[in-house]
Amino acid sequence: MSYRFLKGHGTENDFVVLPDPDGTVHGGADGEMSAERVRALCDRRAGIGGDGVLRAVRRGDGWFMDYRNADGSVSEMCGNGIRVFARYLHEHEGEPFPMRIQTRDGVKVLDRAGDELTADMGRPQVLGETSVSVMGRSWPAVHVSMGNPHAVAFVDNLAEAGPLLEPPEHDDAVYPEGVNVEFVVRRGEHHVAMRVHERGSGETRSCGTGACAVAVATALADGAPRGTVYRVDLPGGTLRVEWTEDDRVLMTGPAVLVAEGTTDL
Ligand SMILES: N[C@H](CCC[C@H](N)C(=O)O)C(=O)O
Repeated sequence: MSYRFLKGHGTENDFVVLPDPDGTVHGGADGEMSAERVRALCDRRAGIGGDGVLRAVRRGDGWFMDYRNADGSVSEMCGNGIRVFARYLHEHEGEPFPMRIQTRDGVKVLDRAGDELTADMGRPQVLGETSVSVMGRSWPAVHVSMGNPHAVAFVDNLAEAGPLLEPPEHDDAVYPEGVNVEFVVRRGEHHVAMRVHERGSGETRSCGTGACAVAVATALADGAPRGTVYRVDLPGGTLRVEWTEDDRVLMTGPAVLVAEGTTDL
């Protein structure tokens, strides 16, 4: 059976958008998308290709964002994804801004910011110190949750992280469900650059929740006052992140829809 999809990205973190308002197109017997279908859709050779899938399901008088990583695993939240999801809802479902979107990590509010979008990502949780390792080299890391788990490691040079073809080693006791690992270098005042190995997707060109975790960890390290806006450069583009005085994280960046079509995958 053919069904409609769209393709979009936020700073080159790319996603397959699946309109499924009644939850009937992609929900199996349990109403859930199969991991096998997600993997097929995200396959960059035999499928459409993507770092994840954003399934749009109506829930009550709003929309639920069912996010899956490219390996089919579920994540609580996706920062670049929710901007792309909001762009889809605005342009194809007539949803006005500001809009409220339901996610596994609660309701998020998205609004326009010029040509870009700002997502209120809610309260960060700073959960202590841990460490990560790559090819026998270890770094201290800050454990930050943005609804999903992150380990933020400050390095002198992003190349130190190596090819990032495998997940960095981490403490399974701290991250029983796996972890997104960010490597960060400073570029100037309130300006950092990062790479990320994403749980369930591998190294991606960008990670929105990762950029938020990085900005929180950097603001703490800097002793920066709340309300400071950090510029976060990623391989796929730039995001701006503010940890506000009322302890919320606002992330601003682009969201682009590049194609739509039908598939039998
Ligand atoms: N791989 C992440 C989810 C996607 C995060 C990233 N794409 C973002 O923009 O936040 C996880 O398993 O928690």
